[in-house]
Amino acid sequence: MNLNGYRFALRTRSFLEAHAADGTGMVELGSAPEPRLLVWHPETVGEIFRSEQQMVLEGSDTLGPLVGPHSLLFANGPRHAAYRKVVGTALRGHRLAAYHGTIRDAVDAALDGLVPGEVFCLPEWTRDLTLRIIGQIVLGHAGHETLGPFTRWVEYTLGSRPRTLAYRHLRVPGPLPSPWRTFRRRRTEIVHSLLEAARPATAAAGPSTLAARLSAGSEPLGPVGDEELSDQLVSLLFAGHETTASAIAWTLFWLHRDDRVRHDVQEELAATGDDGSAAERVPLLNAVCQEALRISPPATVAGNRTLTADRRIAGRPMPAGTRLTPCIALAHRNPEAYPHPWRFDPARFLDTRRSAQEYLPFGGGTRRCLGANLAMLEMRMVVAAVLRRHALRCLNPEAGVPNLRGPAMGPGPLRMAVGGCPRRAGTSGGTAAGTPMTRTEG
Ligand code: HEM
Repeated sequence: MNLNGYRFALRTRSFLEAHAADGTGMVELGSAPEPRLLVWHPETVGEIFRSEQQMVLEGSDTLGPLVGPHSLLFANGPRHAAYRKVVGTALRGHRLAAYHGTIRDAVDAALDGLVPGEVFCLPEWTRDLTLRIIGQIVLGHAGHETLGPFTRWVEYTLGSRPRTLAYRHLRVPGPLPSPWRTFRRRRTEIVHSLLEAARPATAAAGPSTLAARLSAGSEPLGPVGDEELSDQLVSLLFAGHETTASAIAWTLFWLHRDDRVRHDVQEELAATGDDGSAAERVPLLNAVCQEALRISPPATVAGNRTLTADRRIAGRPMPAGTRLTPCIALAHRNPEAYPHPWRFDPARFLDTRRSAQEYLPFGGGTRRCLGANLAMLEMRMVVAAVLRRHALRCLNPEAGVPNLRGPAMGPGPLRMAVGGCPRRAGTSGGTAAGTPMTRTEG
């Protein structure tokens, strides 16, 4: 790792801010013998996504120990392809309709719990909600006895930057107490309780849960042992709630800063009576979610790809072993693709299809997020339900700056006050659409 590599690892936000105007779209984070490049130039990102047969995905020091050595998030080759087939089929197309009821029930219950006058922490609320939804989809139930310890364990590991760094680097071997030992002990307990929770759900719920699909033993995956299964349960629960929670919190944050856009979305919802499940019936709400994912991408970077053979990328010769990391946050700040990139402007996504190399909140190529369609569905349905039911007022908008949680960026602890009827409330005191606003760090 070179100096840039250390800056990126330790001061990610200011590093990204400093490179936002760098037109080369590439910076070295490490040199020989371990070359590593952070890449955001659209053509180079596109080239990487198109060349993945000459790359393998690298594990991650931060997420690897959390999700386990067999995780589909870091699998390669035929095993990766098999996981994509089994999990991916359940998370796209008409099968997504099976989750509408799950999402609707979960958001209704969460909103029932908010009473006018109450103040709540938005990112915590969205994390709890999205974990319940993915708990239902993966395990067939969202019992607090299983998900409560899971969420506390993730919070213990990634809840603050110092804790993440401590768990990542202070791996004291042997019996001495350390964050690493605590982390390992808790992981063993969590994994045990997830397997216990998955077994009856698997038997009772038939092939409808992801746990059941994974343990069915059918091709192309074949039999999956307990250790491998538990890594997938942790991976899906983690990947399936953390980023979606940040995405929903960011969308609500931006909407509550922008009275005009919020009002227009409320008008759209009132006119259609829609719950947000069908993107084509709520084009503005869908564009709002897309723009929130652009301006505040929950995942700052896509996975690290390592070249398995020498090759030229962006006209430069690169040796085998070079690590290439597509940078989502910087790709989304490209002023040529997004004039005034710091401005929240959902109109950018109305009637415009963005290419996969300039808009990549879900990564791309053969590793593109398997839950992208589910995440967009959740975002629209949760935001629609919140806007219908409650007028929210943000008490500390200054907390709307990116906060690192592992490799993900969620907003800080935004406190929201629950108001009365949403259609009458002019709540936020925020900026109008299209006017410059406080620069939110990327
Ligand atoms: C707004 C919410 C989400 C965002 C921003 C997001 C983002 C990402 C990103 C950037 C990647 C890496 C892609 C790459 O390296 O090219 C990824 C992978 C993945 N995500 Fe998501 N994700 C979200 C929600 C979900 C949900 C709801 C699930 C449901 C289970 C999910 C499951 C996965 C899986 C399984 C992978 C690994 C794919 C592979 O390696 O083949 N994600 N996600």
